[in-house]
Amino acid sequence: MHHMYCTARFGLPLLRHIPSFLSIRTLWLHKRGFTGCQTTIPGHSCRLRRGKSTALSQHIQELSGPEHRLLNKLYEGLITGKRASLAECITLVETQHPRKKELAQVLLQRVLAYRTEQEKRNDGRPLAFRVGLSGPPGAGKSSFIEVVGKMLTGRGHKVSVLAVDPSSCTTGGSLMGDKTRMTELSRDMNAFIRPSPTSGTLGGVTRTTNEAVVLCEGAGYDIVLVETVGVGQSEFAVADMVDMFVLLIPPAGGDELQGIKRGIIERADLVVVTKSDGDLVVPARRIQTEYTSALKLLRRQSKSWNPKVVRASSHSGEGIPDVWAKMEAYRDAMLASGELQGRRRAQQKVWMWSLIQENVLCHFQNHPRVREALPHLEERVTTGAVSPGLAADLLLRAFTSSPSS
Ligand SMILES: Nc1nc2c(ncn2[C@@H]2O[C@H](COP(=O)(O)OP(=O)(O)OP(=O)(O)O)[C@@H](O)[C@H]2O)c(=O)[nH]1
Repeated sequence: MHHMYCTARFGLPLLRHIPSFLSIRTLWLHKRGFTGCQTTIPGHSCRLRRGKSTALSQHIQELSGPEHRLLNKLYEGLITGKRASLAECITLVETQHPRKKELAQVLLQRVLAYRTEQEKRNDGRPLAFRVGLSGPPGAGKSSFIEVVGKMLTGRGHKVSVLAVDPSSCTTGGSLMGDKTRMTELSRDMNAFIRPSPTSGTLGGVTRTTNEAVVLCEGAGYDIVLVETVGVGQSEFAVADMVDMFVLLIPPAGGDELQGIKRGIIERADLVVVTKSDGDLVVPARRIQTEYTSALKLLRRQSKSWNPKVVRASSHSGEGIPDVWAKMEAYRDAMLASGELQGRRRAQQKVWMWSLIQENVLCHFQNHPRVREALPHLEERVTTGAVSPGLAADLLLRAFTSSPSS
């Protein structure tokens, strides 16, 4: 309903404000031999086909020879599993440079097409298992990922680790990026570790992480771990981009657990109580019992899986194989019921809409007429002279009115 309202309300002006997306889409279709104006944006296709094709075709920019060669080189390197190519591809999707952003989208479309083809050969089953891992600072995330990652590469898997660091958006990466993490895993040829992008909004960082997941899968990594720290909204963003969400909890006293949000516990498919060794076994058991009863009270997220609470120690290795066994059991149950595939489909849509929202809001705030009217209207709203609803309507009208009217 909300979406219908937005599309109806913004109509074609919305499309006018996202030319880069359309240009890439059109460019891509063009490159693949589709020359007519074909767009898949719901609700707009008919109108575009009839009236807007000329305007859209103006956005088509051919790839230059060097650009073409660069993309071919990156693509070939990526799908043949070269780590350096994967790193370069991720750098391309992280770029802020407008033209490179366009190239990144062309590359991504190609990787997506490749992956879809491979999935078809795999009876429609996803090629990789995406796992999100979150926990408060110091919960033992990197130690855990190092141990689990090594175990998995030892069993013949290819593991990639991506990070979403919420602090990178404000302080330049102080929460996760400063120390050397996962030293052994980073030397493993079957592992690929990528730190969080170091700047941008959380929306921007999540977007590039989502795209990096696609690239890792294209490069043949069958397990993709996305790590984040339990601060701010990044946990929810990560939960929205993975097949399974795992919460890591340290066996600490009640006070230290206050930072863990109830909302995120509800999203957990598995809770791992970390550092369950030596003197910490007793508090770890207590926390396990507490979380087990807490989870029972929460609404079930899935028909085929009940969230579980396990204990593990990265230092002694105890419980680690069991954690992975639980993850596999989850994946198998969710695949068998089709819920995993359904979740991925829903995530694609959520992702698209959050990008649209972020983009539209940005264009709205930067629109000359909105900028002109905003200070005055904001002031009048705060003094009570104009209702917020009227102010919003006036600003939206300024945004959607054509420049000449
Ligand atoms: N006893 C014990 N200590 C652990 C274990 N795992 C991690 N630690 C310790 O807990 C501290 C934090 O571990 P990290 O793995 O760096 O935790 P993290 O969650 O990645 O930390 P941040 O990246 O700072 O959020 C370190 O001092 C580790 O040595 C474990 O299994 N047992």
